[in-house]
Amino acid sequence: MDLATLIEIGTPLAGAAGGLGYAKVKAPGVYWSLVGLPVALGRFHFTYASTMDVCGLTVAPSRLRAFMVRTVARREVQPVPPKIRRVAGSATGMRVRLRLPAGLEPDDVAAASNRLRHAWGVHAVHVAEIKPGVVELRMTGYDVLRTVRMPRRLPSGPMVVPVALREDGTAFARNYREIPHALTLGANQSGKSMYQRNLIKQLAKLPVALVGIDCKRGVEQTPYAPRLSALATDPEQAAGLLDALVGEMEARFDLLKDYQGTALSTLNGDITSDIWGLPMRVRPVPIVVLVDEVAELFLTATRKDEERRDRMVTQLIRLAQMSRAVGIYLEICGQRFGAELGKGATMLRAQLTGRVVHRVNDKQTAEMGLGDISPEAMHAATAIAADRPGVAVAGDASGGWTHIRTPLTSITDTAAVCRAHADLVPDLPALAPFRPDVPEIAAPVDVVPLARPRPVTD
Ligand SMILES: Nc1ncnc2c1ncn2[C@@H]1O[C@H](COP(=O)(O)OP(=O)(O)OP(=O)(O)O)[C@@H](O)[C@H]1O
Repeated sequence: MDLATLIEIGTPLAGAAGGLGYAKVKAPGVYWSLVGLPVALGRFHFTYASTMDVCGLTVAPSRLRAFMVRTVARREVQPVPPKIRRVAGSATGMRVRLRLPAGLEPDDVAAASNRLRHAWGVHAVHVAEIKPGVVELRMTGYDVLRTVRMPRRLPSGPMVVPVALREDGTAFARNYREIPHALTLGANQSGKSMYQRNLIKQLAKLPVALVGIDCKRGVEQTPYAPRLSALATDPEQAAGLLDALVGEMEARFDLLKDYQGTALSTLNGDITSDIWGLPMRVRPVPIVVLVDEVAELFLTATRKDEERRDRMVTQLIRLAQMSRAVGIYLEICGQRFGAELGKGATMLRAQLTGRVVHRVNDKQTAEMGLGDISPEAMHAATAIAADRPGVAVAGDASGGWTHIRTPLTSITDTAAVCRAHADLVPDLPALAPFRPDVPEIAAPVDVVPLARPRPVTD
C-alpha cells in the first residue's frame, strides 16, 4: 500500500470516534476492517436490545418467562428481541443470524431494515431468510458496488457461474440448471456487454460449449473466437445456426429416449428425462447460447427478411421451451425486448426466467424486464444513475430482486482466458460449419531501427 493510501486511511482513522463517515476514503474495505467493523460491532452489542425494541422488533415475553423474571430474578419484565445466533464480521460488513420469536416474521425485520441501518451506522442492512424462523442480517459497512471486488468464497457447482456482486456483499451467480434461460436488458452504455463479458470469462473455464450470436458484425464476440464452438455475425448466419441448434436439441432428445429404452429393458441404470441423469460417458456437453443485441436479429427490411425473422423467433421459442432438459441454455441481451420486435417476441420473453436490467431510459423497458417480477424492482431499474455503468437489478420469477454490479473486466483479459481454455472447445459436429476462424497470433516482430547507430567516436 502506498503512502498516499495510508494517509487517506489514516486521516479518518484519527477522527473515528466521530462516526463512520468514510465516503471519501480511497480504500473503504481497509478502513471498514480497521475502524468501521470494531465500532459497528460495539454499537451492535451495546444497543441491540434497545434498538430492536424501538424498531418494533420485540414481542411480549411468555407468561412463564414474565413470572420467572418477576419472582426469581426480581427484575422488571422487558419485551423479548430475536435471539442472536451468530455474529460475524467480514471485509465488507457484518452478518448477524437471528432466531425469530413467535409473532415476528422475516418481512417485519425487512420492513425495519432502514431504521436498523441508521441505528447501527452501517451503509445498508439486507435481510435473508435462512430457514423458517431464522433470518440473517447482512450489513454492509460501505457501498460495495462503488468498486466491485468479488468475495473470496464464490458459489460453485456444475453450471454455476459467479458473474457480479450483490449489494449485500455476496456473489451473484448464474445457475443454469436452476434458471436455464435469461434476459439482460439495458440502455446504451449501461453495461450489458460487460455483463456478457464476465459470463464468458467464467464459462470459458468450464466444460461447456459456447455459441455466440452477435449481429453487430461480431465486434463484441469475435475476440472470444478461440473458445467459441460457433459464431454467427449476421442474421443470415444466425438463422442457419439456430436451425443447427434445434437439430442438436432433437438429436439429444433421441439420445435420452434411447437411454430410457435401455434402462427400461435391462432394469440397469436410472430412468432420466434430462441429460444430467445420464452417465458421464454418454452425457452430451452443455451448450450456452449468448445472443448480443437481440433486436439486430429481428430487424427486417424486405419480405424475405420477415420470413427469416419469423423462422428464427420460432426456433428460439422452441429452444427456450424445450432445450433445458438437453442442456442447451439461452442468454439473451438487448436494449429492449417488446412486442415491437415482431410476432412471438413476447412469447419468447416469457420463457426467459432470469432477468437482469441495467439502467434504462424509460419505464416501458423496465416493465419488459421486471414487470412480471415486482413493481419495486421496476422502479429500482429506472433509478440507476448514468454514472454507474454495470449496476443492474437482477430478479427472477420468484419475485426476489437485488442490485448487482459486474467487476470491471477488459476484453483483453477475457480474450486471454478464452485463448488459454481453447482446448475445452468440445467436438460438436452439428455446429462445426459455424466454428469461427481463429486468427493465428503473430510472433512479435523485431523492431528494425531506422537509423543505423554509429559510434560517437566516428
Ligand atoms: N461494472 C462496471 N464497472 C465500471 N464500468 C463499467 C462497468 N460495466 C460497464 N462499464 C463501462 O461502461 C461503458 C459501457 O459498457 P458496455 O459496453 O458494457 O455497455 P453496453 O450496455 O453494452 O453499451 P452498448 O449497448 O452501447 O454496446 C464501458 O466504458 C465500460 O467500461
